[in-house]
Amino acid sequence: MKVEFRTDREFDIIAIGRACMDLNAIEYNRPMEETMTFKKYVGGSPANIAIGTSKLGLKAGFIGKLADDQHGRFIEQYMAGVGVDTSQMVVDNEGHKTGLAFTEILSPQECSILMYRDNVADLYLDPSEVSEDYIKRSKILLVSGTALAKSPSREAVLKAVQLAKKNDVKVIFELDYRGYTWASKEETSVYYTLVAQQSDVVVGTRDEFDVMENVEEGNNDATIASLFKHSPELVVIKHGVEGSYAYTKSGETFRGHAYLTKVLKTFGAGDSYASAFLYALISGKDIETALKYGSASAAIVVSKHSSSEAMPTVEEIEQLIAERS
Ligand SMILES: Nc1ncnc2c1ncn2[C@@H]1O[C@H](COP(=O)(O)OP(=O)(O)O)[C@@H](O)[C@H]1O
Ligand SMILES: O=C(O)C[C@@H](O)[C@H](O)C(=O)COP(=O)(O)O
Repeated sequence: MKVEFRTDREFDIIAIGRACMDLNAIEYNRPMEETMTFKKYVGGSPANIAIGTSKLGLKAGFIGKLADDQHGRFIEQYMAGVGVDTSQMVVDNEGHKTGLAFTEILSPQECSILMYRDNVADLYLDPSEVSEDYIKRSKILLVSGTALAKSPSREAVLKAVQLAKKNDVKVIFELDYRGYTWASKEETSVYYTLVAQQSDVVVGTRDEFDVMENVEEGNNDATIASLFKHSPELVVIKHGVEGSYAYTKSGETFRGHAYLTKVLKTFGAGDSYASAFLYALISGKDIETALKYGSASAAIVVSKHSSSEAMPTVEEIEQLIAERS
C-alpha cells in the first residue's frame, strides 16, 4: 500500500519545532563526569529530520525560532548549507538561548542525554510567526511533539496543524517525547492526543504512545483501534532494535526489521528512521519498502558519531538494503 501526496507542491516537507545543538562526547565508553571533550552538531529531532530528508534529495523547509547569537547563526548556516529552506526560521529578540543536548556514551547500549533547555528560543515561537502562505506550499507538515510542551510554541504548532489541514497538507506527528520540557505526563497526554487525532500519520516508540495514552504498558492493537476512529491513516510504532510496525486504517500490518550493525551510540535512530521512511513514502514506494529505508538509515546513523551530520544518502541506504536482502 502507498500513501498519496499532493504533486503540485514546491516543498516535500516542512518541519516545525526545535533546531538546537548536540554536544556529543568524543571520548566514548565513559561517564559524563569523566568526559572532557565534545563535538558540536546541529540537533533537535525536527531539525535532524529536515536535514536527513534534505540529504536524501527532498525539498525541506523549517519553521522555528533561533537564539540571536553565535549558536543560533551556526544552526541556520548549517541547515541552509545542506539545502534546508531557512526563510521561516525567525530570530528571537528577547535573549532566549539555544537548547543544548550533551550526550553521554557509556557503552554502545547505554547512552543518555543531558539537556539544557531552560528559556530556550525554540519554545518562544509565536503563532503570528507561522505563515499560511508557507505551509500551503508543502506536501507534508512534520510536527515534533516537544514543540507542544509550552506556550507560545504550543499555539504556534496548533495553528500550523489547522493551516495544514485547511490546505490539504498531510500532517505527520512525530511524538518525540522529551520529559524534561513538560509539566506533567497528564498534560502531555492531553496535547499529544489532540494532535494525534488530527494527524494523517503518527510515528513514535511504544513508550511514547504509552505517554500519549497515559498508560503504563499499552499495546499496539488498543493504540490503533483508538487512533483509527479519527484522522490517522497510518500509525508507525517503533520497538527499538526489535524493529517497528506500520498499521494502516484499511487493516494492513507491516513489520520492519532492524539491520544489525556495529553500534557506536543509540541516539539518532528515531530521526534517521523518520527521514528515510518519509523519503520513501514521498518517492512513491510502498509502506513495506519505506520501513526498510527507515531501518537502514537508522542502522547507518547509530554506527556513527552524530545524529544530523551522519544522515545517509539514498545510495548508502539502498546499498545496505541490497547487501542484507
Ligand atoms: N541498536 C540498533 N541497531 C540497528 N538499528 C536500530 C538500533 N536501534 C534502533 N534501530 C532502528 O531504528 C528504529 C527506531 O529506533 P527506536 O529506538 O525505536 O526509536 P527512537 O530512537 O526514536 O527511540 C528501529 O525501528 C530500528 O529499525
Ligand atoms: O532531539 C534532541 O533534542 C536531541 C537530538 O538532536 C539527539 O541527536 C537525539 O537524541 C536524537 O535521538 P533520536 O530520537 O533517537 O533520533
